[in-house]
Amino acid sequence: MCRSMAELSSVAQAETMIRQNVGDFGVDKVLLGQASGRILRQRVMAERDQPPYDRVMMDGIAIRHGDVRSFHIHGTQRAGAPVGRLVADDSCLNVTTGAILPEGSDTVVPIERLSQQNDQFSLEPGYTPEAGQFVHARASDCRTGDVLLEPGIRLNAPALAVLAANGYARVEVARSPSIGILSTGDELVPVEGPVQEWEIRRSNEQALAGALRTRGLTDIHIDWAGDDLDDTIRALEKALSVHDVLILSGGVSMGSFDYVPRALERLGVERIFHKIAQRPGKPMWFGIGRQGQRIFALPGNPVSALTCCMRYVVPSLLTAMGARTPERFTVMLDAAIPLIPTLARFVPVRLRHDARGCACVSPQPASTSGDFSHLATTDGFVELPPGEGSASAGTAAVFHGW
Ligand SMILES: Nc1nc2c(c(=O)[nH]1)N[C@H]1C(S)=C(S)[C@@H](COP(=O)(O)OP(=O)(O)OC[C@H]3O[C@@H](n4cnc5c(N)ncnc54)[C@H](O)[C@@H]3O)O[C@H]1N2
Ligand code: MOO
Ligand SMILES: [Mg+2]
Repeated sequence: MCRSMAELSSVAQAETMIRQNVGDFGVDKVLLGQASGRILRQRVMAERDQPPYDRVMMDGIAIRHGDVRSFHIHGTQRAGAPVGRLVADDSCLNVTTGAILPEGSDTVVPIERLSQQNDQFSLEPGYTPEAGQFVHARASDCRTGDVLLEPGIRLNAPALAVLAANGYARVEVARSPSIGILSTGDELVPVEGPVQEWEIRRSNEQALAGALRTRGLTDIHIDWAGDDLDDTIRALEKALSVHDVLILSGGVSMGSFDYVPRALERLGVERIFHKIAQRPGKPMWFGIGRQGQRIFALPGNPVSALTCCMRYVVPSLLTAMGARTPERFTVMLDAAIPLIPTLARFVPVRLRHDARGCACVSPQPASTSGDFSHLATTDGFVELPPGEGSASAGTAAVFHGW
């Protein structure tokens, strides 16, 4: 049954219908050492003032700022030692970087600015310290209870430092959904092993799994089914029983062996939409399983599969994990791209910076949506709405990275 263009979902409609069905995969509590790259799911507050004390910033001496230029040294205030105190305005303590500023002092003089005779330190001629210099004042970075991290960020190195400094030995992060990637097609053979002239190696699943893993989605299981309805039903039934998300590739278009929609229907999966007014990726199918599983049935053509994965699957999974909506980058085209009156276009591009350092892109259109061999030399794709004529050079377009 050929559906009119009017019946196809637009890119925006497809995105909305997915978002309305995306749910939440829940929260795990993991050790700090396992949190890197995960999506934070709790607010992180300051356990104490930072710095927690007036922190000495240079190795040298601590003094009371005034007119005195020579100081009697009467001890050392080391980092990690309880606070000491100056005994007089013409006395000083040796201090190390990171130490608590001794009581009675307010200024630190670096060792490079001093000369020493026995137990006397003198300021070098012509040097006058500023009051309060080289002291990192207590609570000047943040105060106890301040919110330091908001849920939704991906835990990068600075965030891990903040967590550690504030005593978060365990962190609430988004649970990573269990994902089944399933490709269909008699022509598909494993990456390793013999390949006949009429066969091709399974590449989509590796590309799809790679796109997910680089974004912290690692609980992935790959499977395959031949062009047989019962095989497809069996493989899908098994996957539905164990995974939160299914990402299928192939078997969703017009072919008499394109069994995926029928098999999903037989398994009681609710179809949310089938076909989007876009190129590549028009035959994409999306539905929800009986237990709320999300099923993204992507077209088999490799450029289509990967483009649909980046445009719809990755953003929706990250949203379901509570990730702050990933930024959409707008870039400038450095060459015209023909538009399609009834379809949105996703065109592979290479990112570069123009003379002003602004991000711009050189279109690298794939000859067909099966031509993935050149995709590896691109950085992602731009999204262009349906339209007449071309999007000229200088047009701003949304960029999606691989
Ligand atoms: N009569 C029509 N034919 C087709 C239409 C149409 O509207 N009318 N749509 C075309 C478009 S657009 C696309 S996209 C493809 C998608 O078809 P399927 O989703 O059914 O994909 P398959 O037919 O199973 O495979 C398409 C193509 O991709 C290769 N493939 C599949 N899986 C993998 C994999 N895991 N790794 C590498 N390559 C894979 C497969 O060998 C085929 O060459 O339908 C058009 N046809
Ligand atoms: O929709 Mo297909 O992905 O253009 O070949
Ligand atoms: Mg097909």
